[in-house]
Amino acid sequence: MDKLIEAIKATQNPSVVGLDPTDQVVPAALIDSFREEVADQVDDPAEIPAMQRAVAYFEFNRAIIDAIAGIVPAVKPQIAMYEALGPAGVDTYEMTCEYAQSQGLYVLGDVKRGDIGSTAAAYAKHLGGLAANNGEALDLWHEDAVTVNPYLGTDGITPFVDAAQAADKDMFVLVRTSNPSSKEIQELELADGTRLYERVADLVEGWGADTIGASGYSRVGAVVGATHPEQGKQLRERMPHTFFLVPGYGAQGGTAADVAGMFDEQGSGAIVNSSRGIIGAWRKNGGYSDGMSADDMLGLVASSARDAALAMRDDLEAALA
Ligand SMILES: O=c1ccn([C@@H]2O[C@H](COP(=O)(O)O)[C@@H](O)[C@H]2O)c(=O)[nH]1
Repeated sequence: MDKLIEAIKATQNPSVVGLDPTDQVVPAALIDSFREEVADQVDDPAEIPAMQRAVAYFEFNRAIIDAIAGIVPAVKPQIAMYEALGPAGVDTYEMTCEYAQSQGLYVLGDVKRGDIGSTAAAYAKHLGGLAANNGEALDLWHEDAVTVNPYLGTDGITPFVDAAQAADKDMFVLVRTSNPSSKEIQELELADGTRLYERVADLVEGWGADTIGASGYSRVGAVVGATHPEQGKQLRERMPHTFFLVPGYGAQGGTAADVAGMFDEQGSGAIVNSSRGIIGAWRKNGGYSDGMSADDMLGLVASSARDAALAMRDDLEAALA
């Protein structure tokens, strides 16, 4: 996690902007503005809706990345939003990751993978890349970290840890997720009174034990939702070498006060995500007006995202003071 922690120090901002483009947050008129351009390129007109979104989502992301680079350390593209568009969307995901890295941002790919060992080894190529003809690893996805589902246990995790170690990258394992139904499974009580998420937390500390860096944190981080402030605080003590990715701030109701206990005594140890709250902030600024050009719409999206990212930074800073 040392690279991420350095990036947080450089920006003085422990927050990550989620790049989750959907029809709810990307202006409809921006998507429409690419219709003619893509119509000339597709063989089958049925492909136009996916293609025009793939193009619009990339331009949307690029405008946001340009606006927030230098004030936030990281972005978290959510692959589901891109896969929803098929292969063109997956291209947009990869192009977004590559562009964000080129602008100096740490890229946390929210891919939530998990499977038996042999399949996990293939998923772990997200981090480790593919052996190229010259013997070097080809970085296909341009991610600095990915999210991983621990449900399959150690053999589903080890390939990611090995790939992260070899490629100097990181991973974040789901421990206590932010969604309302998460307690159905994660709070189940085990025979010794431990909750299931606490058992997963102990496993995560163990999985990272051989990868602790100069910062004192391992390459194996944990996802802990902002919507569980008390449990998050207890997990901070239980997992002294595990860096937290904290989603659920903003749109899901989590506040800066809720996440404060998930940081360590030095104000490190966690990074807080907001997706819709930042990339959809333009909707709160009056939206766009009829006849606005695509460039003006992107300008509105970008300046609103930047203002929202700065407000989030200040909100966290005040809560951590
Ligand atoms: O426990 C979890 C794990 C992942 N997420 C992801 O984070 C973002 C949150 O988006 P908001 O718009 O800020 O609510 C999204 O990509 C989720 O899939 C999470 O929310 N909770």
